[in-house]
Amino acid sequence: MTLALGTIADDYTGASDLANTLAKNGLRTVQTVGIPADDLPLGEVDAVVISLKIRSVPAAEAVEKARAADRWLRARGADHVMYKICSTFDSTDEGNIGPVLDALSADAGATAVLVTPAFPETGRTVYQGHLFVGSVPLNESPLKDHPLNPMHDANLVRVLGRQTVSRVGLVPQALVARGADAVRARLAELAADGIGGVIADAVNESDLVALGAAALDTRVSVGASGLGLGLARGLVAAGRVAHADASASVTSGVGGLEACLAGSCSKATLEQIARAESAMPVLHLEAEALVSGPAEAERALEWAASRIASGPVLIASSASPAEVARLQALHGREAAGQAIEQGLATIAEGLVALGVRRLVVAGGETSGAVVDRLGIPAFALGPEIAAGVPVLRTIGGGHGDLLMALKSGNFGGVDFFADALGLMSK
Ligand SMILES: Nc1ncnc2c1ncn2[C@@H]1O[C@H](COP(=O)(O)OP(=O)(O)O)[C@@H](O)[C@H]1O
Ligand SMILES: O=C(O)[C@@H](O)C(=O)COP(=O)(O)O
Repeated sequence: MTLALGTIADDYTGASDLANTLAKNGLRTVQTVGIPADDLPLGEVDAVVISLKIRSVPAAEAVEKARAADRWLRARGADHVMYKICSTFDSTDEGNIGPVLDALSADAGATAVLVTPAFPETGRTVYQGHLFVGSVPLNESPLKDHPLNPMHDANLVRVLGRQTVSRVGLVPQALVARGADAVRARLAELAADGIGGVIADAVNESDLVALGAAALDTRVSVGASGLGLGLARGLVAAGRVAHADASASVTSGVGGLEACLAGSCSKATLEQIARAESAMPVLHLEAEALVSGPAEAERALEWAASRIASGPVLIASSASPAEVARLQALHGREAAGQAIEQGLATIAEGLVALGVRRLVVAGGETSGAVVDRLGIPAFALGPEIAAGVPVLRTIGGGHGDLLMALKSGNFGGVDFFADALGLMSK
């Protein structure tokens, strides 16, 4: 395997979002969970997305895991490695975007690393270094209430500056609009000035195409799916890969029962759960009980066992910002989050034991816990359910083939759960 592009994602939903974008834009793509074993059959691919679960772990751990993934990708021919972060720049002042950027650029001998979380298809745009979510700045968006990394500053030059040892620059949209050569020239100037990370504005697809083409001349970039689009288009345009069409056969022949799990507390997920109430039985978990011991997960599995043969069910821990804050005050932010993730992972394991083969999971950290517990090593890409969310089919693992969707909290239309199951044909 010789890779045209290597990518490392800081969570598993983000990885499937990026893999979806790369596949949609012509790259044969596979998503692995961590660094794959040598004997895992990944097939001939142009791009590998290595999913890590490092968005909310201590910076030193994130750096170590990202560097190991980077070494694996470069040993397989990847000249350029993109670090996939959230399109809402989810991170804290301690990291992990800055520390990983510093480490990957040091390893690659890179300077002036291009950074953009823009993903206009989902309403994420960057202008004058400020990130907008739809029509509002990041700090006025629902991300101000995120359970793990509430975002209170939309100025990404400032946010990244607090996380990195290097100085941070900006490539404004007026310059990006002049095209890839203008961006290349600006990056060279910033590199000569000793700038380490460069926030790049992008408000539309042509900006991303220019940024992607310019980034391909460098060794490292940092961004969300929008940058992935630019990189994929750049590789195809340069003739470095042949444009491939995504396989239509990924979803066929899996069969089995269907279920949905939600640990995301985002506004979009809360609306999707409310809508699902009219389409399938929904169990709202007692979050405090889930944190306190195994009984709540057992109750959920008994509830599911008595209903699931008749059709899909949805089990959710998701709660409003006020309820989340109450639980966190009792147990601490990280402890509460991790305990709930593990409770949901236990439920996922039980659902698969009941015969579930089509499983939709809402929430990035939640998806990471579920995928890890199920021991899934990699995914092939299926059709897109909503912007940033594909159907995935497991490669390897001990459960036979499963179809899954890993939904980033903020993504998907209001009918997301029904839409996802609708695309997971028997
Ligand atoms: N009722 C709840 N109270 C507190 N935290 C919760 C609750 N339900 C879920 N969580 C936690 O909130 C976090 C949601 O993060 P994540 O799964 O990444 O969703 P998103 O994709 O929306 O960011 C997880 O750590 C999850 O365990
Ligand atoms: O880039 C994005 O917005 C997503 O791919 C993503 O990473 C979202 O994070 P979660 O909502 O935590 O899954």
